[in-house]
Amino acid sequence: MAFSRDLMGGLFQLHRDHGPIAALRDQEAGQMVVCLFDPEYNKQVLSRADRFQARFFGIRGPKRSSQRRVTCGLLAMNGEQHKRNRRMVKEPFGPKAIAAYRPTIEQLAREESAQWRDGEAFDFNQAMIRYMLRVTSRLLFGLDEPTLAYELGEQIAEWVTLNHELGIGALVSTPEFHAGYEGLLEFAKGLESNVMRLIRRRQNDPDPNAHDVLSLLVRSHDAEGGLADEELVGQCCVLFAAAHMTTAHSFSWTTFLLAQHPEVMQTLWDQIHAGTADDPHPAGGPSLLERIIKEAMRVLPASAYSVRMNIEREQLGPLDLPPGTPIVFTPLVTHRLESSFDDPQRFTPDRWLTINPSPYAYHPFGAGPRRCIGGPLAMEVLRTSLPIFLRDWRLSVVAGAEVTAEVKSTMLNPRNGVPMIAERHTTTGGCGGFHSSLVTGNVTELVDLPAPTASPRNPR
Ligand code: HEM
Repeated sequence: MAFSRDLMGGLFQLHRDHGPIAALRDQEAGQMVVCLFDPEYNKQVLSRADRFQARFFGIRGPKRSSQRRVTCGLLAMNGEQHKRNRRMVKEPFGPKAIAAYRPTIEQLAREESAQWRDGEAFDFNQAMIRYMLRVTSRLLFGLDEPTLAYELGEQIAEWVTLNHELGIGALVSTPEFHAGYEGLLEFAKGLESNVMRLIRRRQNDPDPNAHDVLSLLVRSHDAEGGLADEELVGQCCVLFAAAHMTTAHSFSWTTFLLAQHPEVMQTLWDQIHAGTADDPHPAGGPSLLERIIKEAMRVLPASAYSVRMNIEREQLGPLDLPPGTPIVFTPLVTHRLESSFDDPQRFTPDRWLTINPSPYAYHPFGAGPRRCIGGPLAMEVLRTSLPIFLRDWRLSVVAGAEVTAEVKSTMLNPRNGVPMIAERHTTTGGCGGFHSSLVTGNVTELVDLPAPTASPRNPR
């Protein structure tokens, strides 16, 4: 019970008490749950999608229900169906498609930062949730029809929230579950019919030049034909759900860590002004911006854990696993192993100049054949937007703010948001006037933050 109330604390505790692999027994369900913390165990499980299947964390709903169809996306598939769908969904996330999204991302980032008010405190996490709603809707459903895309995006975001409110993660469901279940099934009917309407428009009036994700999926064919309607609906909804909040939280954690490390922020700001910040692969290793994003995803990974289930009896280290055992892997703990990362609680972007950990030791986007298909897109959104946000605005954390990370559903979420102040830069070049602030909350236990460089003050 204590574990389900505080998943993050529970995972850290299990690792402290038991080391690289631990088993929990759920007394009520009589089931064992296994937690992996070590890169070698991660590799044994994540590299073998044929033996360890994904376990979808959302609510599937009854067979033949709308809820079942809107969840019929990659995350919920296994075996041959997963392999084929993964091939069919690949194109919108390839380098060519991603390059084409860039002007839209730039435009939306400029629109977002134009909404900020000089000197006002605001919840940066809420701002990023709003921003990612717009970005995800546009890229997924309509580079050409923004209003329609936003309406659909809002509906999917609400559906995702309903799923989360029912308390569903891969491991924990709350007693309130049944109360909201019928409402969710009803909501899914409306959602399915709206997504289907947009799919029909793309099918009946195809625009060969349209390159939003949905248009690419509708055009996608292999020897067996195209994706079935049910697969198209499910892919759209699940892609949206997988992209929206994970990227919003990644923005929030990255910006929080940057704001609390003024020297890193200053160097990045200098590069932004010199126009050299967003080249991902300059000579001499990853750019500072790339290193910052990677390091933020190491220290505070937006995806806190995922689950696999073994099809047959398996031996994992000392444990004999009956078929169907839930197996948890978690970057939250694995990213903090001293065997892989020196001084793991410190935010040190420059470590990425000299380290190259295995994909099973550093896995913010998962690893193996089910690695996040949208990872390169998420990186592009972060890498394109951050310089636009930071060029004109000095972002600092509100002094005295409580910043608390909690695992909600499967994500690492800032429970009370990330209170920040945006101030317009009035200086050109030279000193950006950055300072870190005194913060409270459990984030101070998760990261060794440098001492504040500004005395507490109230927002203007
Ligand atoms: C910073 C943002 C993101 C993070 C941290 C993230 C994290 C992850 C992780 C950890 C997995 C693996 C889950 C597992 O193995 O069980 C995953 C899978 C997936 N992600 Fe992401 N993701 C992000 C953004 C996106 C975006 C932008 C999209 C699409 C637009 C996306 C779509 C998917 C899909 C479809 C899968 C399932 C892949 C499969 O099962 O084959 N994600 N993501």
